[in-house]
Amino acid sequence: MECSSSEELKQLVKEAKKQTKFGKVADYIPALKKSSPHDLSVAIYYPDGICISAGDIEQKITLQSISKVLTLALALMDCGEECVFNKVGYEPTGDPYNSIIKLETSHAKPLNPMINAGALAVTHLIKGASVKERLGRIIEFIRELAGDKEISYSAEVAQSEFETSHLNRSLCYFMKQDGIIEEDVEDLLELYTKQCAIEMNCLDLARIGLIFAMDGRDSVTGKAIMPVHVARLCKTFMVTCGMYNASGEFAVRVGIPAKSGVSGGIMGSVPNRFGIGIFGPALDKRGNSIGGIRLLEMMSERYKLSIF
Ligand SMILES: NC(=O)CC[C@H](N)C(=O)O
Repeated sequence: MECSSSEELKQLVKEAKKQTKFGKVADYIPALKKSSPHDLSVAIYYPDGICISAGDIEQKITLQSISKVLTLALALMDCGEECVFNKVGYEPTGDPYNSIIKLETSHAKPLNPMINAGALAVTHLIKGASVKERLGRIIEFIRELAGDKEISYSAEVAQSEFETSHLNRSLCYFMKQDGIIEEDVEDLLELYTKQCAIEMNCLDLARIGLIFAMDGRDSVTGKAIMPVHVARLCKTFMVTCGMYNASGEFAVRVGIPAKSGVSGGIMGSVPNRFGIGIFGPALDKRGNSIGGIRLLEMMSERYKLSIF
């Protein structure tokens, strides 16, 4: 798929890049340390299949937390709303994405599917007879969303996270104690870390953003990839919890459904208009791409993107 470079986007990227010196690449997953902090790229994908971009949009990034929205959609299709919300709640937490505090203090289900505990509980629900089969189903679904049959996961990043996932292991054991997770913790962590390590470029990310923007429909082929209510539910969580504990400020300053990941990716969905894929690995204190957020602020102002 061709994505033509846009002068206007290039200017915005140049301006937003000034922020990258105030950010830091994630290092708690050792393999992510290799990214270059000053990279910043963006692709915008329109319903008629036209795509515009700025920066190196061919570069591959791992989805990390962006995968949480996609497994939520698949789990909703696999087992329905009642089954999913039996395991996770609907509410923002105000805590960092990897926080354990509310699991310990309330012994209840995780507050929402966009924090690590909630995403682990959702991944637990993905159907399949083995980790391999469940991962295969997640990857197939993501390939369909992105319209890219080549999508796979980075074994290096997955292994690097699996070996150092002490906190995520703790979240799982708390949830196993409380009956939220019933499978073997190592199996669940293997599936989750591989899901987080699924790789794609900004263009794929923008296309997936577009599918959500169009209520689950592939606007080029006309095919419904997920039911409207599933797309709507995912977009709502993107607005309320998609940028971790910075979601409120992001809603005020940008005002679109979006989901970020610690690799520096951001997927945005502007309802009925376009999908956005951003890659900028330098992160702010809450774990969001610092250049990416600045870029989205400028884009929102210039193109009147806020849904509010
Ligand atoms: N915020 C993120 O992108 C976190 C994802 C990462 N794989 C983790 O579980 O820690």
